[in-house]
Amino acid sequence: PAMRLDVVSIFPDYLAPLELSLIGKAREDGLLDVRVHDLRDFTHDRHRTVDDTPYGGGAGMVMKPQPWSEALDHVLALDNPSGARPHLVVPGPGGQPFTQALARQLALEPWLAFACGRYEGIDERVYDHAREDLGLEVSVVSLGDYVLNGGEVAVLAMVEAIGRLVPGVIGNAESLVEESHEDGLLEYPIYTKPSSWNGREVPPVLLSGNHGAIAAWRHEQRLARTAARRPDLLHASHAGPHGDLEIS
Ligand SMILES: CC(C)N1CCN(Cc2ccc(Cn3ccc4ccc(-c5n[nH]c(N)c5C#N)cc43)cc2)CC1
Repeated sequence: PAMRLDVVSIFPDYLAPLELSLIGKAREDGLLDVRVHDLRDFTHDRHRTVDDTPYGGGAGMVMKPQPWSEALDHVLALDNPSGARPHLVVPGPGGQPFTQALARQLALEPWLAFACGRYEGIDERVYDHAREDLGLEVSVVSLGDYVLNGGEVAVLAMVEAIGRLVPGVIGNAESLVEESHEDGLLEYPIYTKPSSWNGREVPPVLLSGNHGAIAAWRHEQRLARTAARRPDLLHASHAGPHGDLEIS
């Protein structure tokens, strides 16, 4: 059965890229069932109001609870005779880090719903309502320690990271194995034809056909790159037999 992904946003067109390329093909293949909903369809005033001023004062606007409540009801009712429940994922600057590990966990779920906030965020009672009245698991997740204007960009990234882990979405599953962040080291340098380009040669070991030497060279390169760019990812398990980090 396809994994179902619902996204609610005041900018549904922001999610149009999900119809393209990999995710688009997975949708055609019936592997992913992606539905985007416009939050403003769940407002009833002439101006289709989704926000208002914050109680207690402060800068900016807060997203009103009622439209979100109606949008969630709509998502839960749509094509859901069994009354199944999605895991509600809400991007937020203060969320738990979105990591490859979390992407792998979420890729195992049959149904994810994403709430894209804007302004200063969503009235807190929506989270309480979703957990306590709708019985949803709710996770607030952050892409990283930088500030975006809303959740849409985060959802595009999360849907891509999660979607590509769904069996069948990526053609050769092998390319999923040798990924950076899968075992904590960054990726090695990659090359393709021609072997000599612009006066620059491909490292000869890669043309040698000596697969042991190639694997050793690649591991060495991963350690060196990780030490240079992400020393925080290096820990004891990557040390060589002498307990040192084998970096030439
Ligand atoms: C007044 C003053 C003291 N406030 C102090 C706290 N600031 C926090 C604040 C900042 C921006 C936004 C804009 N925004 C609305 C919905 C939304 C969803 C995700 C993200 C988001 N940003 N960065 C990520 N990695 C994200 C993810 N995932 C941002 C979002 C919302 C909230 C806001 C200003």
